[in-house]
Amino acid sequence: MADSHLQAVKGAKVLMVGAGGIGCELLKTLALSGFEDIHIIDMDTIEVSNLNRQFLFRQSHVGQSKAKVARDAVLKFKPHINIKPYHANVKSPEFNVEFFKQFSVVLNGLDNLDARRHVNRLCLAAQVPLVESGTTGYLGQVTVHVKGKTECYECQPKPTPKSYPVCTITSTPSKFVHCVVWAKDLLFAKLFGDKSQDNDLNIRPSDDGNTSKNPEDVFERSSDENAEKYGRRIHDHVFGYNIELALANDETWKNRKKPSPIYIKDVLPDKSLQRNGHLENCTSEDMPISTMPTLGLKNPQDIWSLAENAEVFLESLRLFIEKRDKDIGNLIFDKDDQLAVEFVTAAANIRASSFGIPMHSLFEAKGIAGNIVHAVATTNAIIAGLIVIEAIKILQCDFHNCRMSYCLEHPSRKMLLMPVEPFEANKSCYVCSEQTLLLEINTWTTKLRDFVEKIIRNILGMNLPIVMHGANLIYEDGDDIEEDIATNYARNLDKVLAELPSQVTNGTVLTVEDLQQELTCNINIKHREEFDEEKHPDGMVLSGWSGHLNDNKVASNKENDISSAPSAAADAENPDGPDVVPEKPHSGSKRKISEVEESSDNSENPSSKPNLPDRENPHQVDDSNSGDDDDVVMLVALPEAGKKKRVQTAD
Ligand SMILES: Nc1ncnc2c1ncn2[C@@H]1O[C@H](COP(=O)(O)OP(=O)(O)OP(=O)(O)O)[C@@H](O)[C@H]1O
Ligand SMILES: [Zn+2]
Repeated sequence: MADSHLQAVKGAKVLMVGAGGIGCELLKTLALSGFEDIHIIDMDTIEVSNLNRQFLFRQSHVGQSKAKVARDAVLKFKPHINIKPYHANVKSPEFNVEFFKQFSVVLNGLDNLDARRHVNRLCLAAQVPLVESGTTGYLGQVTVHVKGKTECYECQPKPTPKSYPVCTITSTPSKFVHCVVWAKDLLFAKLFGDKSQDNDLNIRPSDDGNTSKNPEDVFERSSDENAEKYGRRIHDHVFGYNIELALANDETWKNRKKPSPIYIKDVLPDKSLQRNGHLENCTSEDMPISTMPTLGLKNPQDIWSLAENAEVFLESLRLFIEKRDKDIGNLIFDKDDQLAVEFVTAAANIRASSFGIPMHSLFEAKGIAGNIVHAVATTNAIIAGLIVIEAIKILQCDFHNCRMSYCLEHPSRKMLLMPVEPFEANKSCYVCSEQTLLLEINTWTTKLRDFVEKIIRNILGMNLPIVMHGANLIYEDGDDIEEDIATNYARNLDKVLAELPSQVTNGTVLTVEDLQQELTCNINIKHREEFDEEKHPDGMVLSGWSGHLNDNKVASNKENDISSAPSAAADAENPDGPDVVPEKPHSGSKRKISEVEESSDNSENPSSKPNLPDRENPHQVDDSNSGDDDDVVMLVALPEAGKKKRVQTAD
């Protein structure tokens, strides 16, 4: 290492946020590159599932703080450096601007959008450069954000989640993923989720001429119906009767292969379930409730036969009713819920079989339903290396040579690692530029609570907000607020905007501030009476910036969640979020592309972004081998069937 590198590295004090897949690699690389003062924030404890790639952790560490164990592991081979761990959420108030100011550079190894946005704001306020990163399987990226020199992390819109037309899911699936979405977001939600939610599995009376039953009751279990009888009825209803109904519509099948109805009597001719396993020997208190041992199904990578799927379907339904009765009515699909995964796999496979789509194993179905892209340790290692390279350039004030780097799955222009010059800041970014936002809202019907939750927290990503109308404080969040003031704010939350003590009406300019993030923004209020219910179900439209497009609907998902996150863990998920109308991103601003572009054979459009993965979404890389939409799916909008409307999916 050159002397100047060594000097820069030795004198630096760095903050790492996240000690997971990328973070473990990063800490090791920092230590081996000569960094001597490293602080680590991670709020998590170690789980067994981390051990395959978070190599600083061992079985004996399960349950302990990631930050602390990572420190101890690295001190074993670099005993004389300073590593300070914080087992805490980076959003806690102790990590304020003053705290951030002590660092020369901040390095993110996070897995969700919410935390990434928060760190971005603190870095801007503290004027500390940020190196941001993410990986998804073989894909990864490292971006550099330096106030006044490059764009900030929030300058560019985040990708809109993938979507499928509702009718593809409800009526004309052509891929296994469509069947998984149907099983998870329609059938599972109908049987086990919140009954008050809209669901396209409802059969409208006009479709339902053959039965005297109220169609709303089809999924209700009558008191004289045991779990197995109920399961058989539901099976025949959704895989038999509903398919026959659909077949009656000739138009639909003119240019499509017709599905075949599947009835349980044809698949499982003898009435009783074949239980091949030995339940007594296979289950214990701490084992998850599962159909597989009972049915003698051992390998999650096997593809079950149609009969086995029918058995799993009936048995999982029975186990939910008999063993998890209390959960029914509140369940949301969770990829870590074994019984839920078994039910969804079986239902998706039976539907797939009906539509002539190849069936899949539980392992594969779980990956699709749970939005899982399996982490690749090598990608994390490459990304960590690139983070350190960029950090060293920053520390040497060699900003000119800083690059955003993309790690591709297949060579593009013979390169697997693609460098791109950082972009300039987006002048309409409300986070790093002063940009007044416009909010169209019905001030006579919308409560302050909805404004605070849906706009300020979910869309603007503020953590401890204050809302002001001129000099009047309307709302404030924080622990140290006096009781009578807090009561007053609580009262305000339940008032509609126009009836607040300081009325918010057409033309009002509200100032919203987050003291922790040191971020202020002005919002111009425009009263609007009518909203298109389908387009803007929340009755709010925010415009004037090019930030996160519906990021609330992006399912985040661990380290692969480059953008988001939705999850994410279901972090910033907000199925009720209002709509955001982005401005044309970066209008007028110059976007640079690297020298790589010049030598490429695709130089006809030098002013646009090179054909790279979207910086937030490496799935979008120019990769002829990548599947189109077979990865990730989540249905959040369930409009009336029949109408063509996009079903949101997560990426
Ligand atoms: N707000 C936050 N404050 C502190 N640490 C955070 C915050 N959000 C996420 N992290 C940490 O970022 C790390 C991201 O690591 P990674 O993507 O490998 O996820 P993981 O949770 O370890 O893996 P998996 O999701 O696959 O189990 C995690 O260790 C997580 O605890
Ligand atoms: Zn910005």
